[in-house]
Amino acid sequence: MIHVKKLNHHFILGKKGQKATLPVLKDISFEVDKGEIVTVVGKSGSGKSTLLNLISGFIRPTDGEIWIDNKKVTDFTEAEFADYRLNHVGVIFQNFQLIPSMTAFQNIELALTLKGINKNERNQITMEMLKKVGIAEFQDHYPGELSGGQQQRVSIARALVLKPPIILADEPSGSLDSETEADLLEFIQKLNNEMGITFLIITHDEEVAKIGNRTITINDGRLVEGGAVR
Ligand SMILES: Nc1ncnc2c1ncn2[C@@H]1O[C@H](COP(=O)(O)OP(=O)(O)OP(=O)(O)O)[C@@H](O)[C@H]1O
Repeated sequence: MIHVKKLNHHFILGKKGQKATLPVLKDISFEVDKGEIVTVVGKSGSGKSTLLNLISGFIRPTDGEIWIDNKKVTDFTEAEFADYRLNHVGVIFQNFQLIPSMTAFQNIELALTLKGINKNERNQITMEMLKKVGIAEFQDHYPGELSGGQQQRVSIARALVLKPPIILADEPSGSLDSETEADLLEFIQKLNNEMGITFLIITHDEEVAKIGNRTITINDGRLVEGGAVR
């Protein structure tokens, strides 16, 4: 389902005339099968978020290929990326990336609107998601009026609202208390069991890592463990 082949990425730092290259990912190859929950661990700065940003198409790799369902994501046009992000992957960001001028309800509803779903159905699905992540009472709050944990729940609901076949998540439980985290993990397992949704989850948290079928370890930009498919 996800196939990463010999992925390399470096960032260019500094201004013109005094540029430096920062190699971040080095020769990363791995596969994730349909229906797997794979967790990605590694020290801070090892390149985990960069890997997720590459798979979700927010940045393009310096070198290497990413394939999803036999489609070469690394060759996508911007229009193909837009379709890919709406219909194929849901992304949960470390820093939430909510739209500040939209309420919690509107942030979650947006993907449904883009998909052309009618108002009644949008209301029903959005309310269901708000309840599922336990923030229905905050539906009219703007992101700036929500705590970190509440914003995280909005971002989780937004990623899940179209029930995409793949969810990419960067520290999805980072701002949650242990009770909400347990609910989230149960919900992820339910989506995985009942709908076969595939998850690639970056985490520092042992409880989250436990729900994975497999853990990939990245150390200083290199995949050091867990790359092989079971
Ligand atoms: N847009 C960017 N421009 C330049 N350097 C970047 C950029 N994004 C990330 N980096 C650098 O790439 C390296 C890897 O960062 P990344 O965020 O992928 O690590 P991480 O493993 O996700 O860390 P953490 O666990 O702290 O979130 C770091 O040295 C970081 O400073």
